[in-house]
Amino acid sequence: MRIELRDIHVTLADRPVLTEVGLSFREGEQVAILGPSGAGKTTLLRVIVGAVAPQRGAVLVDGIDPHASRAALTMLRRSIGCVRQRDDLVRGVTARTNILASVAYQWRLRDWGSVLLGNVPRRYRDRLAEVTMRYEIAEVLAAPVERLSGGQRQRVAVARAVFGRPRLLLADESTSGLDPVRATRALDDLQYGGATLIATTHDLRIAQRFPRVIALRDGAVVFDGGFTGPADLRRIYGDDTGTETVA
Ligand SMILES: Nc1ncnc2c1ncn2[C@@H]1O[C@H](COP(=O)(O)OP(=O)(O)OP(=O)(O)O)[C@@H](O)[C@H]1O
Repeated sequence: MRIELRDIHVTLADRPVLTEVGLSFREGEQVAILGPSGAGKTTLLRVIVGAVAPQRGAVLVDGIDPHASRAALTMLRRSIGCVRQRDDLVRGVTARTNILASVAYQWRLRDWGSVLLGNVPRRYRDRLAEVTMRYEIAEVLAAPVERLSGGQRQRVAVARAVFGRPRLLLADESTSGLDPVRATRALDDLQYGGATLIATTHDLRIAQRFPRVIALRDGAVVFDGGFTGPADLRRIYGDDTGTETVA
């Protein structure tokens, strides 16, 4: 999915949160967003997904303004998968139902019945088998998500985000709290599949695995390019260098 952000300004509770943000993302591009806490990373994702409307500027996702109408927003969101730091899986239902529910907008009446009875509608069986294998979640599919470990929940959250083959994946600190091996694995899972991927992170090892890194500071873009390592840090974090990052 192509994304154009032109001269975006966002003010929340009378405070400027994003200022003059102009960025474009190509179809299939994979980009990490770095920056100190409060820099505006999550807000940037929320602007793209149509959850925060900028006071100034233009947002175009595949040529469509997500803020133009409810219909435009609904259509775009069907092509977008999201993974958040604290997963928002629905407690009390199984991992399988959580994954299937990501495409509930496509369900027919009999699909609702089938899922409510704990079955998998026939037309989703192959895809479910595919993501189950890819994300190694076979043993947890039938379990209510509150019984899963953090790493298992993370894998289910990624499987849910990719299940409907979204063309855009937005990952908000989706690897924080995972051990390095699991974080790398979760990132591989997100990068696999060719969707445009925009991932916020505080972890430099994660950022270094992206060909393009954008850094925000106080709501403005202060870095956009290939990340080479510690030399770029001061520009991104200023005097905060090292306080929140993993060297
Ligand atoms: N709904 C809101 N109302 C008022 N202020 C908000 C709101 N959402 C975010 N902010 C403020 O906007 C600023 C940027 O927040 P944002 O969550 O985008 O930062 P971030 O870079 O993602 O931070 P972190 O790395 O800690 O998640 C912060 O100062 C935050 O307090």
